[in-house]
Amino acid sequence: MTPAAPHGQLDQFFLLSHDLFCCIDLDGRMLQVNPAFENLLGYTADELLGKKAVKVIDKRDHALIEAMLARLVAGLEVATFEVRARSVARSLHWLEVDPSRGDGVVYVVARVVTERKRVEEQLWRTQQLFEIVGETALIGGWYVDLDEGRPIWSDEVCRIHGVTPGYQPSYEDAVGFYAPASKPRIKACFVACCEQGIDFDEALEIITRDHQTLCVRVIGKAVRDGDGNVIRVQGSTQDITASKATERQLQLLERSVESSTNGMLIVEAGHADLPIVYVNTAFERITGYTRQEVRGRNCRFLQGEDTDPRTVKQLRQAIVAESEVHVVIRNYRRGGAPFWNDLYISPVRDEAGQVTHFIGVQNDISEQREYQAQLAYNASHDALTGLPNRMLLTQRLEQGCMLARRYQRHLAVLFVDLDDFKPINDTLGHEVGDFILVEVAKRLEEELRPWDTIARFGGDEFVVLLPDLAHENDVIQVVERILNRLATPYWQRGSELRITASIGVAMSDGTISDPVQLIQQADLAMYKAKRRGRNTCQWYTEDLNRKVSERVSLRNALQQAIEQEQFELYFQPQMHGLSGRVIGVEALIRWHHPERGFIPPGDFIGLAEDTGQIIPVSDWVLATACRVAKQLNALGHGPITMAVNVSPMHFQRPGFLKAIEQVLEESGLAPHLLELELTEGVLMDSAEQAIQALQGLRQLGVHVALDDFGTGFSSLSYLKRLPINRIKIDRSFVRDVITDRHDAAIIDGVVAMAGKMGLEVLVEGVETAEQFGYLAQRRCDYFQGYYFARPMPLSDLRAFLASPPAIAAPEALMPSS
Ligand SMILES: Nc1nc2c(ncn2[C@@H]2O[C@@H]3COP(=O)(O)O[C@H]4[C@@H](O)[C@H](n5cnc6c(=O)[nH]c(N)nc65)O[C@@H]4COP(=O)(O)O[C@H]3[C@H]2O)c(=O)[nH]1
Repeated sequence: MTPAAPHGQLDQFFLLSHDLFCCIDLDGRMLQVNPAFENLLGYTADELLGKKAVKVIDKRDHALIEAMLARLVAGLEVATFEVRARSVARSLHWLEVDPSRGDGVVYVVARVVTERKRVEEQLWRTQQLFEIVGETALIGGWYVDLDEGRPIWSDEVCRIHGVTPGYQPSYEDAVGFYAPASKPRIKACFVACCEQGIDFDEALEIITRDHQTLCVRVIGKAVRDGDGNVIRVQGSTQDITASKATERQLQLLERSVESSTNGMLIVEAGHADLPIVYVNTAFERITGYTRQEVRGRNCRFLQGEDTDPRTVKQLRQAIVAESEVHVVIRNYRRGGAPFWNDLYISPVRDEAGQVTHFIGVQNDISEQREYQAQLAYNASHDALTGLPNRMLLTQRLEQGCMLARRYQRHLAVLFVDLDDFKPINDTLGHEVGDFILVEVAKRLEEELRPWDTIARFGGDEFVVLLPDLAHENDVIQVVERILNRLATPYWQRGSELRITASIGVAMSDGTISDPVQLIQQADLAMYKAKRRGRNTCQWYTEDLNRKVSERVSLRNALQQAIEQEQFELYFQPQMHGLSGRVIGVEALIRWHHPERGFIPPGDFIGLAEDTGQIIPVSDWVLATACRVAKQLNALGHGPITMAVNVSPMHFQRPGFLKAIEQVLEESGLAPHLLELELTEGVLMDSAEQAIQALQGLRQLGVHVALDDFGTGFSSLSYLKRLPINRIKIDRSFVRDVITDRHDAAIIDGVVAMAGKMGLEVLVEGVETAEQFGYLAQRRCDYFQGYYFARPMPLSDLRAFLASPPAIAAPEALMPSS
């Protein structure tokens, strides 16, 4: 060190001071430095003197030095300032510089403040960090020294309360920020902390200076002195408004999920086994498993033997594809009971789009399914017998045909119709009728194979499908079995009932284009079986088909006949035996077909009944017959009754009585001159209704004759109740009356009975004088038949009435025995 001219004590100070001294010229060159300067910066004075002072100053602070010099040169004051100096070893020292202007020089006193700077910087950094934490976590710190009793708030606490940083409230001010509901709580907590040292951690509400309600978490801790006395309460206040809202929302979500009627489950996607991490209460209720039991397990424990593997596969595929899926799957409850689970599964993705979970929403739709199944069952089954109905039959028939075709087998269709079911139903009641139908269904089921189909086709009609027959003949045994089984007695409430069936059979190898035709064919065959005497079966043949097509063309022709009035009425006289007088005529319809010629009524009346065409035909017959009767009665041959055949359909039609009344009115015929001929069958079919209608006719004054008597099975007690005027004994009893004593006995019986009941008897079909003589002797009064006259057109009838042929007296005709 090269000291300048010594100045006594001042020099000593210069030499010994810990502060750095330096004298620089106005250009900034160092002129003098003290030993402290040299020591700190590691330079010798020689190395420094004459050099610019900035040599020892960090580059960042060169400007400060320049500015200082400029100000001093300009004669201005320079306040103390800090610069960074660099030692020869490049270490950094903070210097507090206090420059002053001398004569042509600048004196610089510098104090090393590196340590202070470090502490300051650290404090600053700590403060910064504290600020960052406060601002980002919205947490502020506070304390209350108990001897002072005044809270000290950090800036963040101020910000939370909506006051400017630096605000220092009194205890009352601080408590005053709390919402009314929270105030008692914070006071109690604070007092407990002060007095008993009980720490607290509370979520409370404050109202900020700008009137916002915030939710804050206030944590307070007691600080004790060496004696254990609480001297301070300190803690933090955190604005948790947002997180509280989120928490509330989460709670709401959780409560919603928990109170949902749908079962919910969440599985973790990260694990290969997709373990369940959450299930809600509804899941527990539906499945019967508790959440503890299912947590960590894969959902497959809900599956069972009836679970459709295709549905499981569909679920797996959706999970692999991380896509949504909706299935209805057969699941099992804890106790093993199955249920239908309507299940939606959706992937849950995180912010990065990664699937972290799958959420399942499920619903037990078993009841709905059962209801649907019941509906489907009801739609395809007969309610009374539980058998498939027509709709299901058609489907099975189509399937059967397809299988027969594919495997070259035979399919048989049996049309089973119960014989005389209707009278049983009508006379014994529907309860008995229903019992028989149910019993028949049961017996059919017992006689057939499980894969055969038995359907209820209509009232008392059943259709049986026998698919998969190797030979056509196999069906014969089945039909015989069915006929026998159905014919065995039925016992209902101790009474024996008997019923038989007629069966029509149609066969196919499945190649038929419209399978339903098989039912029609079997139906036709069944009708033939009925005609052949019932309790039998009949096979459908092409010949039968031909007859059916004839019927179809006949029906069309009949329609034309109605429209073109191709009908004519013939009249057959009815005679009084003793006097030989014509007492009436029977109107009999004739059809003159333009191409086919004469078609007898027996060939078309039945068909017209079946098709409903009988109604217009009957109307025409009635109107024509009444008109003719009116004319005949005007001829002066005495009263002549007009007998008209009434078809069952016509008779049973609502408005029948009205129609008769009207036709009488239009023709002007006296009602007692009209005689309606009804067969036993008509009256038996719906007895009570028939009796009512007959009473109506009687009130009108119209006569009624019971036609074809003896061919049906009228019970005498029933006959007694019928308001009729005459019985017509069927011609079948007349044919052999002379030779067959049974027929004679029947006629005797009928005549006697009719006499007792006050009924007239007319014998039909008298063809010979012998028959007439015999019957006349048996007290039959009235006759009709070829012996007297054949049915004839109106013109011939007029001539007949004008000069009726003489009839020999009955005694003279008697065979000489
Ligand atoms: N073998 C034989 N037959 C005799 C004798 N006397 C009369 N006949 C025939 O016996 C049938 C009597 O009519 P029915 O029993 O009411 O039987 C009638 C009746 O049930 C029905 N019918 C005829 N005309 C009508 C009608 O206008 N309306 C309705 N609903 N049915 C009718 O057609 C059936 C047949 O009529 P038809 O062929 O005209 O046959 C008539 C008649 O020609 C005889 O001595 N010997």
